[in-house]
Amino acid sequence: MTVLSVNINKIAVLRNSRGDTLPSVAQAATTCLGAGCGGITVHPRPDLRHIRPDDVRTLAKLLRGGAAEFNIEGNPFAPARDSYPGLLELCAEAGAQQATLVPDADGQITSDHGFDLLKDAQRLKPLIRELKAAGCRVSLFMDADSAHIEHAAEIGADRIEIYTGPFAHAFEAGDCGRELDLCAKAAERAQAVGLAVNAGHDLNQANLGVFLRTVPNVAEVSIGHALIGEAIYDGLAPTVRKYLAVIAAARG
Ligand SMILES: CC(=O)[C@@H](O)[C@H](O)COP(=O)(O)O
Ligand SMILES: NCC(=O)COP(=O)(O)O
Repeated sequence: MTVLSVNINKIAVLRNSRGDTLPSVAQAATTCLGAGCGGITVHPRPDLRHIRPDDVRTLAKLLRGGAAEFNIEGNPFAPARDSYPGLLELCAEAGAQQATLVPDADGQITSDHGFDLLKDAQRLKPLIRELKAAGCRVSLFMDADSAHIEHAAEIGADRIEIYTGPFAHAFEAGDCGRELDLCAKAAERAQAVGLAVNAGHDLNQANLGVFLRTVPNVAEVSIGHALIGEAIYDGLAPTVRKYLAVIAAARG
């Protein structure tokens, strides 16, 4: 069954808007876990716009020893600075079960592309080795139409995460056949070389079902922006349960 990992970045956006402690990311994570999700995802960015290093530490304590997965996403090349220790150090300190490496630049509004492994493979290889030595499973954020998906296995990654933004936009426009096909082929190519397949970005209750019915054996979806937005109307726990129902229904 596909694991639902809830991305709680947006809880931190709301909290940071007042510079105070509420809403609490820990309480949001506890609520999502109580509703049955299989993991919590955060994407700490060096500009500290939402999840901060201290949130990662708090969530690490909350999740340590439990059954749920802690997935930390981010740019492994972003240098450490006073306020941000760097992705690798954060993942190791938090005992993250999964590190999802994403090639985004400082200040980028959100992630909008996967790795170009022709360019980045050799830089990534030692970082993947280091993360795995720290006990993290490593997933690489990849475009569905990447010609280099198989390289992810060659440089030691365990999984890829298919960047689903283009699929979600095509779904919204009413014509997602080509993008779905690209995602399904990307998954098949990854699985053929032993990589497990995650997916994420702009997935929502409307588009998730067709995605999971079409793309084979998706191990995990990480969903944040839409889920937290929908929770404004329906409540966080009921919204998580609705996603779990979509995932269960997609199994047929
Ligand atoms: C890799 C990915 O698709 C998500 O982590 C997304 O980037 C969420 O990050 P933001 O919440 O900062 O947009
Ligand atoms: N890896 C994708 C993720 O964590 C959430 O992306 P989004 O649902 O906030 O677009």
